[in-house]
Amino acid sequence: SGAAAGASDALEAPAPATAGFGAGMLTLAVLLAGGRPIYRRYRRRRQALAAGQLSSAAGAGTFMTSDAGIAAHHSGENELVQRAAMLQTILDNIPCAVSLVDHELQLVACNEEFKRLLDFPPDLFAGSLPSLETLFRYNAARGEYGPGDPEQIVADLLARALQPAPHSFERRRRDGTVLLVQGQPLPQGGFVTTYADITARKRDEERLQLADKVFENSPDAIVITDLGHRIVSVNPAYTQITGIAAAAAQGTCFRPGSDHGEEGEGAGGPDSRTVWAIVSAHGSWSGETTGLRGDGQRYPRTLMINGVRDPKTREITHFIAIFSDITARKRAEADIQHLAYHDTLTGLANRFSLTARLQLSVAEARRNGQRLAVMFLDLDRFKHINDSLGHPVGDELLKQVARRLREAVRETDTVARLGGDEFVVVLQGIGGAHDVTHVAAKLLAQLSAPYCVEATELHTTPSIGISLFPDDSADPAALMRNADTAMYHAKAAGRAKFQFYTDEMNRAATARLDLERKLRGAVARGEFELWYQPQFDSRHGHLTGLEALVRWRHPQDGLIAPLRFIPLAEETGVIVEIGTWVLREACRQARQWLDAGLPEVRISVNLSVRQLREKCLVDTVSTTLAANGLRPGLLELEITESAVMDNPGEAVALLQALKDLGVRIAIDDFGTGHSSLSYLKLFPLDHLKIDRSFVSDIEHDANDAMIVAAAVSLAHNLGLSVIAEGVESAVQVARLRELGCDELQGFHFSRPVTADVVENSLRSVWRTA
Ligand SMILES: Nc1nc2c(ncn2[C@@H]2O[C@@H]3COP(=O)(O)O[C@H]4[C@@H](O)[C@H](n5cnc6c(=O)[nH]c(N)nc65)O[C@@H]4COP(=O)(O)O[C@H]3[C@H]2O)c(=O)[nH]1
Repeated sequence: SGAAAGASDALEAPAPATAGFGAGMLTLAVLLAGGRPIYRRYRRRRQALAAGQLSSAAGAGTFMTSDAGIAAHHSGENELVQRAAMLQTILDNIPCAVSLVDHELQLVACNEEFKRLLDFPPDLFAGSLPSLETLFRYNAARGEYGPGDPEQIVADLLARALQPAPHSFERRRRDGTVLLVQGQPLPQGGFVTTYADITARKRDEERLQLADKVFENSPDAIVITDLGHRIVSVNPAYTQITGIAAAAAQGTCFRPGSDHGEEGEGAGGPDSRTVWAIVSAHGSWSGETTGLRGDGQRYPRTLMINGVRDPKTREITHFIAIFSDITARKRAEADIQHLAYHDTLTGLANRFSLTARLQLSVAEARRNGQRLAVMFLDLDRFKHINDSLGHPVGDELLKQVARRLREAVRETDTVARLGGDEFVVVLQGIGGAHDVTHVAAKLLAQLSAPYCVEATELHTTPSIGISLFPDDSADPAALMRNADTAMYHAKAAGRAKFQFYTDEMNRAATARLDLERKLRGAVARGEFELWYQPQFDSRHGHLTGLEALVRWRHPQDGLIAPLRFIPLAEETGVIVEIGTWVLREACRQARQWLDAGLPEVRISVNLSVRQLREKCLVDTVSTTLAANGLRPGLLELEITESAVMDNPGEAVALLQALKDLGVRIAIDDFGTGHSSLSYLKLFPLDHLKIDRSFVSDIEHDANDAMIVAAAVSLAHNLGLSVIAEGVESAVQVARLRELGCDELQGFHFSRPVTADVVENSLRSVWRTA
């Protein structure tokens, strides 16, 4: 029939038609199908009766009530009334909301549940039943169909309702609840629709779906077992981690523990029986165990097992195990661990692990009544190799040294690198100093053999300091300190040596530390003074210059000579600060003397190696001269022979830059270093200062006299003038004069004196040229 063309619940946005009517609905459909004429007749009757006759129809949605009234007035239609009453009874007893719409889209029947569930107000049903359009409008206006133009929504819904088809769909309402709407066209036109609130079911479904998604997509393996620990279900991550397919896993027993070995015991973590026992007792277990992959490979994992309880009985029905493969994390941890305890370059123990191991070794030696030796090694000339050949070469050399050290001692001995070229070897279980001497000599020989790095043969030697437990100390830190001190002495004694620690070294080291502490900040505290020693022309005896010599006046220790603190200041770098102060003070003093009307006099200032390395040296000199308005020619900079010869290439450029300022340059302590004559020629020098060691014996030692003569001749050939220092006697004066020295300086003429004494002497005794 035409009506079979389908129906649509026009109250709802149409959806794909599906079957599925409830039992009550079927009854209704049968009833209506059989009652087509009655229905038709009834409809006609209802339309025929004027509103006035029917307006008293009472109650919401109860056209049946009013129809019952109509029926009472029209005998012969009892059957109709009865059927209608029966229909309403059926509708009201159906446990879901039902509506009936005719082919003109007029609501012709519904039950109370319909009005309640769809939340329609009673006044919509007052008088007569509303049309579908009225209900659409009402719903659209309150946003039941979602956003959009209500007019358009209503128009669309009506258009679809006019071509009804069986349908079933879910509609989420604006309050979040979900309705299942199912519609069926009626043979006589129109359609019947049921509505059910499926919010709770929907929520459960969604929760299940979510759980399913989590299960499927979890990066962690999830295993569900029954009470007998047999696997019921596994997720894809399980297969990914273990390499075991879900089908193969199902039905097998899940073993949470590390017992995959033949003996039933595995490394790291408890065995399965223990884990299950804990889960049984406490409902859960978590920790790290070793898992077994399908291919027999073991892997570390973190695992958590929980019992799953029945919500009603609270009895455990299943177990759920969640685990993840932590191989990568373990590897990273191991790497970090290795990094924390080892030197990255050489793979030897680092300072941190040396400290720990030494502590253990000392404790063990103490327990066993044994001796132990700590050897501190440092490579001679390493810095030079590193600087001149580059760090990659230096690194390779260190690696080879590390290898030789490792091979030279026992497996149980500790070999560590502290950084740079400093190594420490801890020898355990030694008999006495004799054994250590033997090892030290061996290390000395093996580390001194040539190295081959990038096809270049390199030579270096170690300086070794040794301290013994319990002889030198029982404290690990003190043993290290003592070995370091001994190493320092080995170096000072001429390198490529080993040296046992002695108490004397300790005293010297303590004094050194004390001095170092006092030295820091001494410039800022104004503890330095400049003294001056005059220099004279050897022939005419007039004053040629003054050498500025620094003195440290310590508040408690009194006047400290430079030889006591300059080497330390150089080592610690404080010399840069001191040197800058000396330069400024000398220039300031020169200015003051000039301002006091004294004659111009050249002032020599000593520069240390460390100062030569300062990038701003040339700048400092130039600004200091300018600040005091001094003629640059009045300043002479004394640089030791060894300082310039250490790195002659760089020295040439630096000296030239200084020379360009107009200052004079003197080579100090000439004869004590190894001057390269070719470089000497390149240096822009003015003065050569013959070291006082050659002067002191010049009367008796023919060699010294010859050296002085050679130096004088060399200097004169290079166009330099020569000054001899440390002149203490008239005989030396005569000899040096004979040998051609141009200037002389020494106690014979004057000791270094304060600025006040210089000022008086300049006025009275000393004559200048
Ligand atoms: N035995 C003997 N010694 C004599 C005689 N005439 C002078 N002297 C001493 O010899 C040293 C000469 O200074 P130097 O060779 O540059 O040697 C200096 C110099 O290398 C360093 N020094 C002193 N002042 C400074 C400074 O301001 N800066 C730097 N970098 N080093 C300085 O300390 C060293 C020692 O300085 P001083 O103790 O002042 O010792 C001075 C001086 O007092 C003599 O006839 N006989």
